[in-house]
Amino acid sequence: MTKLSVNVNKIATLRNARGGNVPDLLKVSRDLESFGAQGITIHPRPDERHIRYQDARDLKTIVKTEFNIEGNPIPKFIDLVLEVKPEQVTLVPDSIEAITSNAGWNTIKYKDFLTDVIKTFKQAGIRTSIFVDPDPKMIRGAKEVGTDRIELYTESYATDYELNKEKAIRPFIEAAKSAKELGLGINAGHDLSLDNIQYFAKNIPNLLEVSIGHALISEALYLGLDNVVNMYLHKLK
Ligand SMILES: CC(=O)[C@@H](O)[C@H](O)COP(=O)(O)O
Ligand SMILES: NCC(=O)COP(=O)(O)O
Repeated sequence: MTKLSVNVNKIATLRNARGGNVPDLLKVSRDLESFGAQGITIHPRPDERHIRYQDARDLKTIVKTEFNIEGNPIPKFIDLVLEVKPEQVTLVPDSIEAITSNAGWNTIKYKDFLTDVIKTFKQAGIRTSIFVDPDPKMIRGAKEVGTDRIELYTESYATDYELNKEKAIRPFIEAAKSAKELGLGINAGHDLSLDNIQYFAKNIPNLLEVSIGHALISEALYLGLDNVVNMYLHKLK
């Protein structure tokens, strides 16, 4: 079964809007796990506009499932991850001004850089994943840099799903086949939702984990966090 890791960035966004501790990120994360979430994901950005670096340290003390930290491996991110030692680190090539993640790695251009960073994390006992587009060339490049897993960047799937789901999933099926042949584990994320998750998981049989934040928290406004987590778990069965 594919694991559901809930991305709690949006809880931190809401908390930061008033400067206090409402909603309480640690309580929400604990509750998400008690509702059935199998992981907690955060993506601290350099401007700390939602998750703060201190949140990563605090979450490490309470997350009982799998803790996944995503981000661009700038020096202060690398230091944070090595200090916190989550179960998994996901490397994402975001630029500072980007509103959200908007591209996968060019694993060929950044081969030497990624190889070094991945080696550092693996030596510290942290599983590595890198965010990539569903492009076989980039996936072969991912194998070369030594990562344990890839995270397929699913924005194009989510957008195209509305128009033609068979066409939307096609590159991801090919990408998953390449990754499997190369022995890479497969995660996926970005803009996955209650509408599009089941079709994705059914067509990518070796999908190990999805990380979902924006849609899940938005859906929870209407349905409640407990219901929403369990609806995802049902669709991922
Ligand atoms: C890596 C990825 O796909 C992102 O979805 C990310 O983790 C979300 O980040 P924001 O919450 O900052 O948009
Ligand atoms: N890795 C993707 C993630 O953590 C959440 O992305 P989104 O659901 O907020 O788009």
